[in-house]
Amino acid sequence: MKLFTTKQIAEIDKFTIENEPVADIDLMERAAMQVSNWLVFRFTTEQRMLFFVGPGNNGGDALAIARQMADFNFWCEVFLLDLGKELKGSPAINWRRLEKQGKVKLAKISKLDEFPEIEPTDVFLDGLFGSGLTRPLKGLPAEIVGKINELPNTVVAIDVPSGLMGENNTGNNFESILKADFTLTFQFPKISFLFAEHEKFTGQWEVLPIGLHPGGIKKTPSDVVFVEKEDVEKLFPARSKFSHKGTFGHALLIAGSYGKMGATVLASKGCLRAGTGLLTAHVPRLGYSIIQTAVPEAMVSIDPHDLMFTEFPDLLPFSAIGIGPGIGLKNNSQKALHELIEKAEVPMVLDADALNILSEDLGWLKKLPVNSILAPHPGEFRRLVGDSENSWERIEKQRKLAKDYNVIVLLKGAFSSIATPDGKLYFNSTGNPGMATAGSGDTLTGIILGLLARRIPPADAVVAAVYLHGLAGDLAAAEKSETALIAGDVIDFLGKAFLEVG
Ligand SMILES: NC(=O)C1=CN([C@@H]2O[C@H](COP(=O)(O)OP(=O)(O)OC[C@H]3O[C@@H](n4cnc5c(N)ncnc54)[C@H](O)[C@@H]3O)[C@@H](O)[C@H]2O)[C@@H](O)CC1
Ligand SMILES: Nc1ncnc2c1ncn2[C@@H]1O[C@H](COP(=O)(O)OP(=O)(O)O)[C@@H](O)[C@H]1O
Ligand SMILES: [K+]
Repeated sequence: MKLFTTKQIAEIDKFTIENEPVADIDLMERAAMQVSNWLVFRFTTEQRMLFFVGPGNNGGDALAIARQMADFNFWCEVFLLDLGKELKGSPAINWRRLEKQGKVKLAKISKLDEFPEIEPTDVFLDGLFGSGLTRPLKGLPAEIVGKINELPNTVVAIDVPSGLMGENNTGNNFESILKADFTLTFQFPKISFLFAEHEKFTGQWEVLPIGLHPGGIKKTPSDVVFVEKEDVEKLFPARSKFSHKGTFGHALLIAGSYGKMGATVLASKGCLRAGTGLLTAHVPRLGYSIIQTAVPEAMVSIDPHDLMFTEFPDLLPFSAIGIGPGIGLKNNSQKALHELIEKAEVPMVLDADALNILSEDLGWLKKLPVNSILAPHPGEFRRLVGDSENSWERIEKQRKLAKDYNVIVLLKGAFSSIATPDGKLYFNSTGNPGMATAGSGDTLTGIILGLLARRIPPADAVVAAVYLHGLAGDLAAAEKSETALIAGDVIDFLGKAFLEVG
């Protein structure tokens, strides 16, 4: 699914109104009905619905929802923020419709003292501001938001929690952003919902389709993609009946050192389960029997050193190279990594210690084969490019790193992001907090390597690998719980994940 800025979404709204065509008030009614349907199933008529309504279309949505909920026999009360301006357009029409309906108590709030008396079971609906917000809240709206945030009631935000910007929140006042338990957002997730520091504002968010015009969505350009099943299933070529293991490439994995051979085992299994034809795992001498025993499907290339990576085999047979998990930072290994980068001509995926080594001198990134992949977690990313003030700034640094060095940068976490040299940005939609567990990243490196070795184009390989890794984690968590999930489970469920994406 393409992701858009709030400004672009407003343009798609407009396109829909003109080309469907549908009247603005009817589109609002449609959006409101989606929310009402959600609310009806979530709450009971024992609970009062209190609507906090702002001056724009977000407030207009809230007014329409209040009317619809009253028709569903919910007790609704509306508190319109009195900012000294009359309602206009569709919000004004919805106000009049409420007056005419006569079921909903209507009040205006012009100062904080007029905040209503509440019961703990009351549900608050936030229709103060949505995607039209242009500056941080202050004055009465900020006070109302502050008051709502102090109260224990369940809060449902309509489209966007009031005060949160849809993309960049640098310089925003975090004290005056509404903290919702649920955010029901229209048609597209807003980009700022994908950042960890905003979870306390959005709560659990859900996308409600409101039937925006497919033509408008298609013609609006966007470099940002929220990766879902339909984006991934088209990336896998069918396995021809007459294929043989050579068809699916030969991966070289360089991983592990004394005390960290588990990284090699996990990455090897991930790689093989991703469908590579052949895998050679290059390990220090001490790792030989470990790999042969734990992963009999892999061939082993043995380093002359007992404990660490110091040399690599002839690169000719390999269609992709993965390096980093558990290799350590010893001088010999650093030297060997540099030599490998000089010689390699097939796409590489670099993770963990390989990234920590390259952080010392980013000049090496220039020498990587084109479209190689860096797969840092936020700590490794910081070592590469320094601190970031917030997720937005980090994403900008990620995109710049990808462009400047002609590499694909995968920043791991919840909603892992992938930046490509041509300026595209992908956010992954799968995965769960159970995957914050040792070795989960090693497994992913193996999966990426496996897809690269199959000669799937590198950007596609990363997008698909991250999606499948997260999906396997979700399937594993459904059976084993997030708490008990370990990296090996992700490998065990990878087959089911492949079955889901076809
Ligand atoms: N036809 C449409 O365009 C649709 C719009 N929808 C709703 O419309 C919302 C966007 O509506 P609007 O563009 O009217 O914007 P909002 O309702 O988010 O708020 C905009 C209003 O607030 C003012 N404002 C902005 N920042 C402020 C600040 N910091 N302090 C005080 N006032 C501020 C603006 O001048 C404007 O009057 C969406 O979030 C969604 O809820 C939905 O009904 C779907 C269809
Ligand atoms: N809260 C989360 N939600 C979804 N995925 C997560 C979450 N936390 C971690 N992950 C995933 O788990 C993996 C962890 O990788 P990494 O930090 O390199 O782990 P390790 O070094 O232990 O192998 C990444 O793919 C990341 O996206
Ligand atoms: K809102």
